[in-house]
Parts: sequence; C-alpha cells; structure tokens
Amino acid sequence: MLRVFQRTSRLSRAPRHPCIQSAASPTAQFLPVDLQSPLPVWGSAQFKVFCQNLHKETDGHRPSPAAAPERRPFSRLSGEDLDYFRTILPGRTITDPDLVESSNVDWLKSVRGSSEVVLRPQTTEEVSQILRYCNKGNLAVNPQGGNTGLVGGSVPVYDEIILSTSLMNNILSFDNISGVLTCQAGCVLENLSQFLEEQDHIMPLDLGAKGSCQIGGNVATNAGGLRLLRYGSLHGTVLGLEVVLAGGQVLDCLATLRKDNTGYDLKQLFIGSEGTLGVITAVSILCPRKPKSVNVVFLGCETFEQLLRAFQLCRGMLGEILSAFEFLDSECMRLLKTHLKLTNPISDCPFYILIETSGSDPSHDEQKLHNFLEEAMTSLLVSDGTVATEESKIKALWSMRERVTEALTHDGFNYKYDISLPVEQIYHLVTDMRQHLGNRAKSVVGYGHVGDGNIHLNVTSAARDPALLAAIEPFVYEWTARHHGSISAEHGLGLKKRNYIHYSKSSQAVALMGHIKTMLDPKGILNPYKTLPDHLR
Ligand SMILES: O=C(O)CC[C@@H](O)C(=O)O
Ligand SMILES: [Zn+2]
Repeated sequence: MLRVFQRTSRLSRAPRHPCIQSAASPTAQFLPVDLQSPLPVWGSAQFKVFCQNLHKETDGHRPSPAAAPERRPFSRLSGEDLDYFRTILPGRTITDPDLVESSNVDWLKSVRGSSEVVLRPQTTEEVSQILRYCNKGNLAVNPQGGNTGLVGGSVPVYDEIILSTSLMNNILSFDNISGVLTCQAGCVLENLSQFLEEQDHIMPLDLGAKGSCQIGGNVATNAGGLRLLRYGSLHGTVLGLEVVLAGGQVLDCLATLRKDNTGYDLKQLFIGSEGTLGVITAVSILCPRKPKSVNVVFLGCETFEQLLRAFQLCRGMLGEILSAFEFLDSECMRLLKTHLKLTNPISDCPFYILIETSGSDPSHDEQKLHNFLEEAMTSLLVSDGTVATEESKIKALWSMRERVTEALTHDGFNYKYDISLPVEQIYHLVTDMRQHLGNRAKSVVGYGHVGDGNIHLNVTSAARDPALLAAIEPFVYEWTARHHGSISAEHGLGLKKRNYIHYSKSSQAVALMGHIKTMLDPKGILNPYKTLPDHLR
C-alpha cells in the first residue's frame, strides 16, 4: 500500500536512516582491504589510501590465461628512458614501487600490470614530449585517469608506462551564459560538480565513482551514468577536445560551440576510444543550469512488467522534468542490507524504482509528481514508496542505487556485465542467467538504468571460479546478440571484453576500427591489448 507522497514524507518521519548516518560520517566510508569483501567506497578520498596500501594486500591476480594476450614486442624501460623522463618531469617521474603498484591494479583488483614507472605530466606540452619519446623508442603507454574503470582498461597489462593525468587538474574557463566549461583532463568529476554548483550549474553526467574518476577518463570511456536519460551521452554534451596523438602531435579540437558543421567531427572518435587513439588532455563540455527543484521517489513493484508500465506512465506524466529512472532487484537490496547495513526505506518488494525529477518550479514539479504517484498507485503499478525533497534524504535514497556496486564487492568475486537491450527485455537476461547457472553462483543480481535500456547484470562467487566464468561467457554475449543488444552499454570493452566485440559490431565495422587505429597509432603504443580484438593488433 502506498501511504505517503504528502509533504511530510515517510522518510522524513522515520527514525534516522542508517545510510544517512554513513553519508554524514567522515570515517564511515573507510573499509579495510581484503579481496573477498571490504573495499573503500568507489569515489571516496580513502580510495587513494587504499591504493597506496594495495600492494601489501592483493593476491597478485593477473588476467586469466584465456584473457591475457601475449606481450607485444615493445621496448623495455631502460635507465636512459628514466633519465629522460626525469629531465622533462622532475619530481613527477614516479618509480617508488609502493606508489607505482597502486596504479598497476584496477579498482576491482581483477587485473594487475607490472609497470615500473608512473609519469605525472601537468601540461599538454609535457604529454606531447612523453608520447613523442615513447613512440620513437617503441615504448608502450597506458593512459590513466582515476582508475575506476570496470573492464580492465585503465591499468597496464604488462610493463606499459603509466601516464597519469591526475596533476592535469585545472579548470581553464567557465562561461556563465552558455554554460560551457573547459578544463584539463585530470579534473575529478566531483570537484567539477562542486565548482559548477557555485556557478548555479551542474555537470551533465554523474557517476557512483565521482569522487575519484576524472573527466578525461569519463570522456575516453564515454561514461554514461545516472543523468544520461535527461542530458544525453557525452557524444552530445562534449563540445570540444584537445588530444595528444601517439606521435606527440597536439590535435586542437577544443571548440566551445554548440554548432560546428565544418567537416568530420573528429572529437567523436576519441569519445569512447579508451585511450587507444590518443590521450585526451582537455575537454569542453556543455553544463546545464542547476535545477531549482529536485525530488526523488523510491517505489516498490511486484513484477518487472509493472515496473515497465510505471516507466511508461512516468514518461507520459512527468515528461520534461523526469531526470532519472533507475532500478534494483530484491537481491541487490539483500546485498545492501547484508554488506553495507543499509535499511530498505520501504517494505520488501521484488523490484525497486528510483525516480528523480529536476525542474525549475517546485510547486509545479510536486504537483506533477503527485499526480503521477496517485495514478501509479490507483492502477496498482507500485505497491509501496517514499518521497524525498530535502538534499540529505535525496542522497540517502540515491545511495540505495549508487552503492550496489560497492555492496557487490563485499559479496565475493564479481563477474560484471553491462548490457544494452530493448527495455522490455532487460530483466529476462537476469532470470535466464539465474536459471542457467542454478546454484553455481553465489548471487545473480540485476540493476541499472531502465530509462536508458541498460542493465548491470552481476554474478558473484566466493572466490575466482574459472568454471563459473565459462558458464557465464559466452552465454551472456550470445543471449545479448540474439536479443539485438550491445555487450557494453557504458563501461567499454577494455581488456576483458575486447575479444567479444563481434557480438555487437559487424566485421566491416571492426575492420574499419583497426584501420583507424593503425592510421592514428601505427606502432600500437597507446593502451595496447584494449578495446580492439587480438587479431587486429
Ligand atoms: O558495477 C556495475 O556493474 C555498474 C556500475 C555503474 O555503471 C552503475 O550504474 O552503478
Ligand atoms: Zn551504470
């Protein structure tokens, strides 16, 4: 039964919510490191401390032999190379093994490279000098942003030189009239959001990893996130890029215009190229005005069909103020409760929806939301729910969705699938996978961006289990191709999925990608072993 949706929401009457407490406590996000369970919050400041200690704690996973390609014949780093790097980057050529190690391992601790050096340029000119030198000497390079990727794209596979953008963190300009922000690639997404907040604007993208991920990495992976339904993908919001090509040439496409129809739109090539075609050094991006009124509702549904009907109703009744329509299943809720001690703010249901509205007129928005909720309730599409209009409560409800990834890492080894499908199909993948795996998996969960037709299917096991992996793949990819979906909606292909590209792209398209790679990076030094299948090296 739906009892709320008046101004005094159920959430505001309830005793203090555990997830509100954890969000407010500065120490609550720090978790000790252990492979099986605790990881620091994806976007937390403690993420960096965690990384620094990582080499002492991980079990040194390498990609499974099936996933690991052979090392290509790149040069090995020499003392002479290090001397050169120290000349151009004094104090920013990092060889301390403890510091380098944290950049060798991905956030999931599923891929570990063996690089001996991290370079930290501050300027585009320094990036250009590095690449010119590496290209000449046939040294492979792994461009790295916040290292929050989920497909093994952000870390070296072997001994590639790590080129970190973390010191390229200056905001270059912001135009309050057009809303165009121009900044260096290493700006952390959350810092950009905070800066824009003061200018009465917001970033057009928002991710669970916002506290660590960098805008250059976001663009390089074409990150989707929680606001895509409203503001579209980075292919639309990024107006310009500055990119350093493999040979060190600086490609200046850093336009700030909404419209520019002069020839090929070259920047699009680099959006989602995962650092394989060039190193993004600066970004200009169109930022929306900060909405004056934001509301979040958290609803329960008995079936996925009802959830879809609620989505349809929502699109019709909320229209222009709808800014997110996300979901999680009851298995996700179980993991949130078990591992993060988050409390379900409503009664237990098979499915949960999080709807966000963002608009410019609080009373208009509330009225629309009220009408939608009344209709959803009377037509029995939702069985329970709660609404939040205050910022702290909005954050608490959002954490039920944003922290599922974190909860999963505490459940064991994670197998992650990020699938785009016609929206009415998305949950069938989860039910079919559960049936297919039987009791071989510990958990099989589904959550994600209903509004974008994007489901995050995650499977866990107590420890890394090659037999389980063989049961999941290629089953999941065949299923996706059969239903005309994409095997990567927003996380990219990285190291882990590169050889499955043909499930979503024609052979002509993959071959053309190979030609483009060869043209832009003839020696293949940029992020090798990623994105493109092995036969195209
Ligand atoms: O961990 C995942 O599978 C999804 C992560 C992220 O894309 C999300 O939407 O929360
Ligand atoms: Zn996602």
